[in-house]
Amino acid sequence: MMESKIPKPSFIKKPTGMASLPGNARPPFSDLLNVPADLDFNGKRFASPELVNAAVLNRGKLRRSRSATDLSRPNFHRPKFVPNLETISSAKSNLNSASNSQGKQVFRPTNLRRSVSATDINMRVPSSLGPETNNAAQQFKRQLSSITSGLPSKASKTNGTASATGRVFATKSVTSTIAPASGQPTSKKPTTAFKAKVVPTKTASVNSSASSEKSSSSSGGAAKKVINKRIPPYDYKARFQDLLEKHQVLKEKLENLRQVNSDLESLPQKYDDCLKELNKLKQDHEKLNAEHVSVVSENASLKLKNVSLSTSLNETECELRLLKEQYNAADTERHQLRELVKSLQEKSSALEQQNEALREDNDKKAEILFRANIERKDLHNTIMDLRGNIRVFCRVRPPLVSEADRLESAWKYLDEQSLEIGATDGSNKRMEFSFDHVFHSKTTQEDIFENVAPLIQSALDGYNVCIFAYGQTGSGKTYTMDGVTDHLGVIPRTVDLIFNAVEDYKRLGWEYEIRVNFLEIYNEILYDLLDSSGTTKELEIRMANAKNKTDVYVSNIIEETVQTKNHLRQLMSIAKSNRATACTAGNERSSRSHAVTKIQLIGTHREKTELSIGSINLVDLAGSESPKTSTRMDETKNINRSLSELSNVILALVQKNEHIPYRNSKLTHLLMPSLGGNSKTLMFVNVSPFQDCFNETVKSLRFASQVNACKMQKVRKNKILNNSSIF
Ligand SMILES: Nc1ncnc2c1ncn2[C@@H]1O[C@H](COP(=O)(O)OP(=O)(O)OP(=O)(O)O)[C@@H](O)[C@H]1O
Repeated sequence: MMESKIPKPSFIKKPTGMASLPGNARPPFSDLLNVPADLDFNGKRFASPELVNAAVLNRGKLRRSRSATDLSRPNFHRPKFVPNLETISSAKSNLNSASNSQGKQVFRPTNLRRSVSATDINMRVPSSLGPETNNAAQQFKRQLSSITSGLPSKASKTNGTASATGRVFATKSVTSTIAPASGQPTSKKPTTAFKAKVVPTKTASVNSSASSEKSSSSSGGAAKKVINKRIPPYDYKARFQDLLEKHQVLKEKLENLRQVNSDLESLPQKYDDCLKELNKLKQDHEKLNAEHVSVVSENASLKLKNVSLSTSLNETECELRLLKEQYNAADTERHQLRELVKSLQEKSSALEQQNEALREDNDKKAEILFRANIERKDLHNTIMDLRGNIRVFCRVRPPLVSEADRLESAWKYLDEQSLEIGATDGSNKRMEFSFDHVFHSKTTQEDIFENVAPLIQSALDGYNVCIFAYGQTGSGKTYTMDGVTDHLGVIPRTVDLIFNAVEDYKRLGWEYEIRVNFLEIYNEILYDLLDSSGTTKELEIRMANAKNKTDVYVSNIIEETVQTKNHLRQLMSIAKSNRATACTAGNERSSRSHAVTKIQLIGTHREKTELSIGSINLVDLAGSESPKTSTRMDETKNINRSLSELSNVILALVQKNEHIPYRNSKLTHLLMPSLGGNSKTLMFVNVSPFQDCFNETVKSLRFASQVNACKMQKVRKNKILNNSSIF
């Protein structure tokens, strides 16, 4: 229970009791201040201590004054304006009402102190909450501080006799804000910024006058003036006026206290608000902390990433620098190349003009060359014609190592076209023969073919050419025509020459088709040497057309078109393996048949619409053999007869007989186009060097010599000029 204690002026002496007051006089203080009835004065006078003795001493005066002035007056009453004084509600009732308004939450200094101690924390209000919140927090802090400074100790609370443990006095700071007694409006409104001071009741009563005086002295100048002035006890008017002033002061104090009380009542709510705000701030703080941690973590990762990005950036910059340098170099090179291309284009256009001129020149020269080639062919064939349509080459083979003990004839090579053979058997026979060419025993295959090649050229020019080897068995016919591995004969060299010449003729606009067939005449029967099936096909020699009685062909024979020399050599190898051979007295592997290799050359010049058809018959005749030494008489007879028929045909041609007995043998019938008419014939007469072959050798040389003397008609060329129907 708190009780309001209104300080009294120290100079007022309280009457000893109600009976002491005169007549209808009433106790002025209780009425004025509405002092509660339970207020116990304990019979003590509450006057200023310094005036106690004086009051006692002047008591008589007071009585006298009273009796002399107011008390003697019959209408002595309290001034009529007294009832107008406003009663001051007791602090008790105010506080009770405050307590009731708060319900269960009773304001207690102890609670306040605990609250203060609990909340007396240097709350740091985040700047983000704004200056208003900060100001409010600072103000609340100041209030708590002022309250705690005025809280009574526990001891004083327990020692207090009154229900209220202490009283609250306004301090200087409060009184300084009180309006002056004159009732003029204060420049400052009493605020919540006050200091509460709670003192024990007893000590407070003792020092009440002093405190009151201090309070009065610290209040406005008017109040101080009122308090300090000496009012005679009898001057009730002045005293009353003074009381009124004090009443006013007290009233203001009460208002201040009410204001303070109101502020205090709002403190729990503010406290709760602050707690809520504090919790909210704590939550925000925790969130911010969490965010701070995550931000720090993120910052660390970002720093790492930044470092790696910086590294890669540096690398990229280096690479970019390098690429820029490369680009600059490439750009420079590009400029140089562009200049080069420009100059090359200029040169190219100049060259194109030159090329155009050269092309025209080449065309002219090609035309000239074509004409020149034709002229060359004509000249070539003229020479060949001058040499004779049937030319005879004589070749003497050397003795083999195994034949070293055999006696040789005496050979004397007079010049390139004549030789002399002498018997070495003591008969002293000597004979001289002339041919188109004589090849001694040391003549190489190359030298032989060098003299054959012009005939092959004639075949490419559209002539029929026949080359055959005639001679005794073992005289070297096969060696001359086929040769051996390291010494190729006429046929393989002819193949090489044909394909090389075909390539050269392509440049002149000629395209050649090469067809081949291989035929064997054994015992007057025709065999296809490319037929390895074993079945016997009947081959017959037939006339090619009715107009030209000399053109023949063999029915049912396999004719291959070859594109390469290797293909042709393959076919030659097959034909050679299918040819019949046997051992004779003069040769271990004697050819017992006539082998005819026919190569047909069909040349076309599309631009000039020319066609050239030539053929080459390469014949390796069977070796003639003496019946005395023959072991296969029928075979030998057939061979010798066919060779004899060949001699008869050639001699008939030489003698220019009307009838040429071509059909007397398969061989002469087959070689009819090559022996007579439109053909160029080359006959090798091969002879053995030995004495025991002397007679057969002389026989062959005589026959060859007769052939060499044969002069045939001029050869016609198988060419068709400007025959567009062929193409
Ligand atoms: N000019 C030569 N140089 C070296 N050796 C040769 C020469 N001529 C032939 N010969 C060799 O003489 C042997 C007989 O030759 P080749 O077989 O060619 O005779 P041929 O006349 O074909 O016999 P045939 O008529 O019986 O078939 C062979 O071993 C051959 O190698």
